[in-house]
Amino acid sequence: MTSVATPGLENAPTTHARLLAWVREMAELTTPDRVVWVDGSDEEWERLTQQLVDAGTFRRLDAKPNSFWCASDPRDVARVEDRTYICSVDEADAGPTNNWMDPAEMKSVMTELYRGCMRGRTMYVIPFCMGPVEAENPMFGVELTDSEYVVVSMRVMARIGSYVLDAMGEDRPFVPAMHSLGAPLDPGQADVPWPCSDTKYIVQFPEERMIWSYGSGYGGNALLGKKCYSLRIASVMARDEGWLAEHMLILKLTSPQQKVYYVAAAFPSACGKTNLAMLEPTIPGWKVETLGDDIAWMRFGEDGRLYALNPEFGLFGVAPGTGWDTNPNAMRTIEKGNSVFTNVALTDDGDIWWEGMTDDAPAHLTDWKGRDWTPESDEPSSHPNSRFCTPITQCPILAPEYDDPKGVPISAILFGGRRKTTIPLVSEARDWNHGVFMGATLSSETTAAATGAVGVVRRDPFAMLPFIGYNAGDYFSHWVDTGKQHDSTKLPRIFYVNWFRRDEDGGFLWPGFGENSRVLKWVVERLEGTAAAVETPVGHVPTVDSLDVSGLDMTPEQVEQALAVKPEEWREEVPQITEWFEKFGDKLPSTMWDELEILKSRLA
Ligand SMILES: Nc1nc2c(ncn2[C@@H]2O[C@H](COP(=O)(O)OP(=O)(O)OP(=O)(O)O)[C@@H](O)[C@H]2O)c(=O)[nH]1
Ligand SMILES: O=C([O-])CC(=O)C(=O)O
Ligand SMILES: [Mn+2]
Repeated sequence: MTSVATPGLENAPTTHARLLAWVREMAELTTPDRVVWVDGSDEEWERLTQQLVDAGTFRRLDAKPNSFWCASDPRDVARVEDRTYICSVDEADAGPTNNWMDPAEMKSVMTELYRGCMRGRTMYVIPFCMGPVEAENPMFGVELTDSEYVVVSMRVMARIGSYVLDAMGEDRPFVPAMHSLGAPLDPGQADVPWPCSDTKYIVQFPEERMIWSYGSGYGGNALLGKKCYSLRIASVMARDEGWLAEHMLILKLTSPQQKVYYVAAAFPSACGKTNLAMLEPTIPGWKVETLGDDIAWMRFGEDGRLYALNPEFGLFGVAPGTGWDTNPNAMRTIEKGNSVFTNVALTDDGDIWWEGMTDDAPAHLTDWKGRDWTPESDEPSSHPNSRFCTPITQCPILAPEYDDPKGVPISAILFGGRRKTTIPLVSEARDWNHGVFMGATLSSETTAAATGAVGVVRRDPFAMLPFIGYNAGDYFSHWVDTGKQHDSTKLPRIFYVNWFRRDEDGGFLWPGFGENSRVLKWVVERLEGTAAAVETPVGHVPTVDSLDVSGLDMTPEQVEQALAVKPEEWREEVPQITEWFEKFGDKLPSTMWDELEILKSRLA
């Protein structure tokens, strides 16, 4: 241990004893050149973004105010699920869907990785709060990081800085979230634009409510308030305290009669949450406003209804496919600037571009790997998991109640995935337990949001497969119990949607995007008791007449295909669901086996 004081370690702007002790311990372990307490100010943003420009990590955009282009190391572009661990004390608590290592063993492995890992760099202390600081029990965290990119991105994605640190007082609880790129610099050693390590660990210690991340600078691995805290750690808190932490968007829907409904929806990564959250309805009189696009924390109110809150403060959205035709509100949000664009292409006039932004590609671009690109190039200009990082307050359709600590009462929950076959455009669960079954058996094709093969169908329960911080069987029980413990007439109704079904030629059967408002309309009419449905083996599906397809360029046969429940396709699902459920042994709530029996008998 060095006797020379690390600059910034003394005279910290807080008297929070546990925080001070932890920062000191981690600084002594990782030996940064200095410690900087992040205040969240504009001056700090200016300084850090300029530093990133000078380091060659950022390019300042000419065409958008206060915005930056950034390219990562091509080996560090997505969440690394195979390097993500739930280190519960008991292995059984991590369950069959998570990687596990004994917490003491993991700590000793990572302590050796962390030893000296910030040499030549700055350790930033980022006080943050997930959800409003004004909440009754504000959900504090503190991230330590040696990445300026992380500091800048956290300022967009979460509430951070001095006012959060002040609100933490001298003893409020917080989640310690430790992050390092794992790329120390020796004296005189030149830095690279995107430092990271080949060794990566994304680790949650659920009992301690603590996060340790190493080796990656990519959003979902490094912005620890997001998936690590707000889903993996928060799901454990939610289990213990009787609430729900979910991978869900939150939207406000106003009908032509000016009735307001709040809807939450869980789709796996890169399966349409941001798009639905910002939807521009194509049917007259309907209005959508945004509350959240990725994460919902849901607690029961005194009136017995389930209230949802978005703990985040920014959007970390999939860039490709986001365009004026598909998601104009996202385009309007980023036009205002104050954004970081990672792994997209750069235009010759200092703007950004990606596949799907406009119908025609520019004649020349610099691609995400820094190479010349033309429409004739073999590879796409942007990585399929390239992202925009933008303040949610810039969203032109942000609902005014987005930061109400109380949240908004949810009327309907949608589950959905990306399936070429089998899953109809929309179906409604018969009751809560059937809805839990839909969530527990949710399946989707894998996407570029995680490393590994793309397009492989896998079970992604509640769109939470990579994010449940404990045994998924216990998580299903938590959902079943939630239904049992609350007034069933006040619970949200549950629906299952699929925007991604294909026809024989491989084209999408349903136009999607703004046209999804037609499905939301049917959902509301179900809540109101006015829309007709046919009962199928998998739930209530719209009659061809009850779904508003007026003005849509679809034949009645195409609508029928989109809504079809084909018993032969579902019979193929049954053994897959059986195999999936068997993984959980006696942790699987028996109601799930009951639901599977109901499905089987209805298919027979
Ligand atoms: N065909 C079709 N594609 C869609 C639809 N909605 C979204 N997409 C595409 O799916 C991709 C991912 O959409 P997002 O809305 O960013 O997905 P997300 O669930 O927010 O993703 P994460 O941020 O990874 O959690 C984009 O390329 C979209 O253009 C739809 O209704 N139909
Ligand atoms: O976490 C991330 O990196 C981005 C995201 O929203 C997801 O993958 O679901
Ligand atoms: Mn997500």
